[in-house]
Amino acid sequence: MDLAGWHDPDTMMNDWQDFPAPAKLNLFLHVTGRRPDGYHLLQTAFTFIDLCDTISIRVRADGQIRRVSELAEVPPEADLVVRAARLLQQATGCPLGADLRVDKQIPMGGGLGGGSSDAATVLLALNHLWQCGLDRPVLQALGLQLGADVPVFVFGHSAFAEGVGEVLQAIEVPEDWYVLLRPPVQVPTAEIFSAPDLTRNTKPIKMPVFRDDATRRGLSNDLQRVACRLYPQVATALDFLQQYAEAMMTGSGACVFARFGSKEAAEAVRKKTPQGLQAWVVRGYNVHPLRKLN
Ligand SMILES: C[C@@](CO)(OP(=O)(O)O)[C@H](O)COP(=O)(O)OP(=O)(O)OC[C@H]1O[C@@H](n2ccc(N)nc2=O)[C@H](O)[C@@H]1O
Ligand SMILES: Nc1ncnc2c1ncn2[C@@H]1O[C@H](COP(=O)(O)OP(=O)(O)O)[C@@H](O)[C@H]1O
Repeated sequence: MDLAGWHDPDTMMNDWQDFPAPAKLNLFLHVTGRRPDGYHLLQTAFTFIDLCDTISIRVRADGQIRRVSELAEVPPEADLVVRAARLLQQATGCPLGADLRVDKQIPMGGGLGGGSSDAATVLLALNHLWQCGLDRPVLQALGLQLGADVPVFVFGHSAFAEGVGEVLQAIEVPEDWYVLLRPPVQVPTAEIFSAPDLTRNTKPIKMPVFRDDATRRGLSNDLQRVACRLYPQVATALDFLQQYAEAMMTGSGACVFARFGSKEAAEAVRKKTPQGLQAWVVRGYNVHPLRKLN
């Protein structure tokens, strides 16, 4: 997918304007503790991939926020795009509104952060279109009210994350090719975090380096064992990929991924994917396509 030009405000002359919302991968995820409010303390690394939703936005003069596309599983009032727009309106007192259309490509409940990315893109795009003038750290804090994964998409760069995912430091990750598989199941994040057998005391590490296999040794996803127990389809997908490369689940699942040295090598494995698993070849990105928007 060609992301060039999507962040250039000068190209946005039409009534409807399109903004990309990329998915993320968690390159590892360690659970290091639990806060008194029940939220878990994490160490993780995020990078973006070129599997994107597209949010089309048309500014309204009457202050209404309307979702004009269908998303069968999510009523408009619960949709993170609507909630993000309302939150920005409340935070800034902006009298303008927006029509929001979402072209969903990122599977829901996949650990790819699609809903969070949609919310971040709406915050960034409306801050620009409504000329609210909020800076990135303020938008990140607003985003955190919508979900633990929203801040990194606003931050806009591959990141080492701590806290519940909101304490972010930019990192450089090789922009590798990945095979991404989606088992035929949606994994609810809250169910995985509340499992009694979840490991919650992984020793904190220093900021890792992502250069090659050697620098990634010891990095794993603590949520994976619980997800595989509750949803054996995740284990089946991992077993398939593991034949070809080191494979891992992203976030709380259900999607799993493995890194390849070239697009061709990734394509060769994707073609072997057994029936019942949706498969993509995707490329990693360090810089969010809306990084320059403000
Ligand atoms: C696990 C991660 C890793 O990137 O990604 P996903 O698998 O969701 O993509 C995130 O931490 C998920 O973030 P997000 O999807 O925004 O989660 P939220 O909506 O804030 O939380 C859903 C529920 O999961 C639990 N939760 C979430 C995050 C966290 N650090 N500790 C928790 O215990 C809480 O019970 C919360 O009510
Ligand atoms: N715009 C949206 N896109 C996707 N999911 C949304 C959206 N708004 C609300 N949701 C809700 O958020 C849940 C988590 O979605 P998502 O962020 O895509 O997955 P994950 O947290 O596993 O990465 C969905 O199951 C859905 O109920």
